[in-house]
Amino acid sequence: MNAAGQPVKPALTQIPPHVSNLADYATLAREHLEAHAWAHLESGADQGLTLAHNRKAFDQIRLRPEPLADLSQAHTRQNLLGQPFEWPLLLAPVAYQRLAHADGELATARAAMAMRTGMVVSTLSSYTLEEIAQAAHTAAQELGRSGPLWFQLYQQPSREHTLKLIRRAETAGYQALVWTIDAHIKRSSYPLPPGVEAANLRGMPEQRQTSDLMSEHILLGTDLTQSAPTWDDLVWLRAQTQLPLIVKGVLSASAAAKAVALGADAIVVSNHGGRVLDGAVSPLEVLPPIRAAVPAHIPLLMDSGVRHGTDVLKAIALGASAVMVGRPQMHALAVAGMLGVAHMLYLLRAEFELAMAQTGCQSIENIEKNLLTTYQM
Ligand SMILES: Cc1cc2nc3c(=O)[nH]c(=O)nc-3n(C[C@H](O)[C@H](O)[C@H](O)COP(=O)(O)O)c2cc1C
Repeated sequence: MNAAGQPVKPALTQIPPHVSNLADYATLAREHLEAHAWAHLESGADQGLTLAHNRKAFDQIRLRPEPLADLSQAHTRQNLLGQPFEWPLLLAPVAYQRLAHADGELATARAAMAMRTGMVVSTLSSYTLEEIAQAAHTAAQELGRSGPLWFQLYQQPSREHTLKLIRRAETAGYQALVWTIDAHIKRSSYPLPPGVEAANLRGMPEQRQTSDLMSEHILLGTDLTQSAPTWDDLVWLRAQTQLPLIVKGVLSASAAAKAVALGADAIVVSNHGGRVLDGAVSPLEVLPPIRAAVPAHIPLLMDSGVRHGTDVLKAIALGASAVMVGRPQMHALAVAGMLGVAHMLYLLRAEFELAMAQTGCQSIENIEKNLLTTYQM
């Protein structure tokens, strides 16, 4: 049953003509997802303050239009970490995509390649990282189009198993590692339905997720805190791989500077879509101090709340090199599988190009803070 108490609708094979933005996908997705999966996807931590604040941070910024600019050579391309980006967007790592569609991450990867968009594959993907890389590779060959493919790493209970994941990602051809540091310790109580599992972790010891009423300790003093990543782990990780290492889940200038000093090649400024610490700052409001604290050649990615082309523009104006979207890919996947994700990316890119043109930006480098008239965070 879906959240409206109706049978879950199957994925569409054609996009209804009225679907014209990401909000339309979110509205439709509610009918195409099982009620628990919908609640899990949409939820924020606790009261949802941070979830709501992520949107408010974007909405309170106004843009200054700039007609009469020469747009004849305008484009959205750039290089980040030595990799070509057709436009400044990636699909954020989102776990268990088979919750949304039987083809899960395979469909998302094909759509990302078709739309020349970066994709970050989660450690907790419901197909293996090898299967997803293969799907992306085949689609790229067939279509003659591709985008960067990165692997998101969750630290495992033992370094041996973490290293196994790194080696598998390297062998499968992933072009960067995104190490997520903000989600080991969070409330989580979503039991996966049958048929959906962490495919990469088959045969590996399971991470304990919950505290236990009968134990002497709740959180502090248990292995939940003892296995959480630390700065020492960053030093260790840096020494294990030649792949670009990106630290995801940073919200302070001091942590960003420290991560770079310890060898991070890029940072993702993120509050995990408001799913971890309720009351946390929004990534958008801390972008400027983080940009100021790390060297100019270090890319800053950001996510949490990006839903419109103008959001992409605002984030870049405040110091992001590129942005990521999380939930919208699951909405589009649930509504129409690969076609839905490709169309969602098309809509977002069209909005972004429109926003660039209307603010007179010929390239990503032209997107600067002076486009924002009511910036006062
Ligand atoms: C259902 C769901 C699963 C997620 N799984 C992961 C994950 O496996 N690894 C990770 O680093 N982030 C994960 N995230 C966080 C996203 O990568 C991203 O930071 C967040 O969704 C961005 O916010 P948005 O959904 O508002 O775009 C997940 C988010 C959602 C909604």
